[in-house]
Amino acid sequence: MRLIIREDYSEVSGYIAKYIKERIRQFKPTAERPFVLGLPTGSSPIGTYKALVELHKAGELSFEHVVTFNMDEYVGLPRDHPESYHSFMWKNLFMHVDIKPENVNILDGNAEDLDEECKRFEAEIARVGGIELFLGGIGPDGHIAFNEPGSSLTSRTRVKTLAYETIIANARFFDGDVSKVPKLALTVGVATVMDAREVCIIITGAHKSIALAKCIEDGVNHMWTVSAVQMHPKGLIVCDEDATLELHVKTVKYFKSIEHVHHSLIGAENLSLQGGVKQLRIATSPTNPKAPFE
Ligand SMILES: N[C@@H]1[C@@H](O)[C@H](O)[C@@H](COP(=O)(O)O)O[C@@H]1O
Repeated sequence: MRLIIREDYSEVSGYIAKYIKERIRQFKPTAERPFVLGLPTGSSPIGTYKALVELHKAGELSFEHVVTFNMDEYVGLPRDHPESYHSFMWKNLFMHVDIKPENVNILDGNAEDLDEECKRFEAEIARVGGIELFLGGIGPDGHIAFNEPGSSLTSRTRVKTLAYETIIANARFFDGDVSKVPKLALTVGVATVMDAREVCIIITGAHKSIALAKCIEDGVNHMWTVSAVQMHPKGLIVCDEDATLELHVKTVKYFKSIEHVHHSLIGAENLSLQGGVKQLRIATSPTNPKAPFE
């Protein structure tokens, strides 16, 4: 697993947007072989979506051959409700880029048969060949998508009852009124996320620092479902300084030094690190010219 630490939310957002852009560019997607991207909602990805829109407007990124799957959706909230995840995704990303509406996949929380809808979603992911990169956020209790504490780490897309903590956290989007927050959601499972060929998690803010520490320094645990990323062959967490508050200093220094050595190998020798890690100067190896962002 890699942990990338950036100063603040805005730097985290910029880093992830460039990372996604680079992945799509390297993949060279076509209509027959699209890039399949898993996406979250919440406040965590808004900055990333803004930066992706800017990259698109600058002509550096196209979504023409990108297929997306969203992580979750509330049950029973009208699709055009301002707080539905459908509305969120169109407002914050899709309407500003050249994605084809038929390439957008969002669970239907108003489907007649919710279990069938979840099965259909999993089948659709399989039909397009699986997800290349799953971007995710987490709740302060370490949940990924709506996989609340105690969710099976082998779970698949299904109907979930929301934890009271999540309902309270999400009340901010419903006039602060807990009674207006849907209590059920459709969500991809932990295994659905972990099946992606790459997983990238955004963790920002001091209120998520315990979850980050649990995810990185403790073992894989269903009470902190994001910790499943430890088992992923290509897991990446991008966090801000505030989110590192509960990590050991040694952990922070370790991951910063890894990133620095990596940048040295790819030639970015003058990269300055925050947090007082000593500058390491390692000659670029011409025999090991790793591509950026690998
Ligand atoms: N289902 C979503 C999650 O996918 C998201 O990660 C979480 C955190 O939201 P935020 O990014 O606003 O902190 O909120 C909800 O519970």
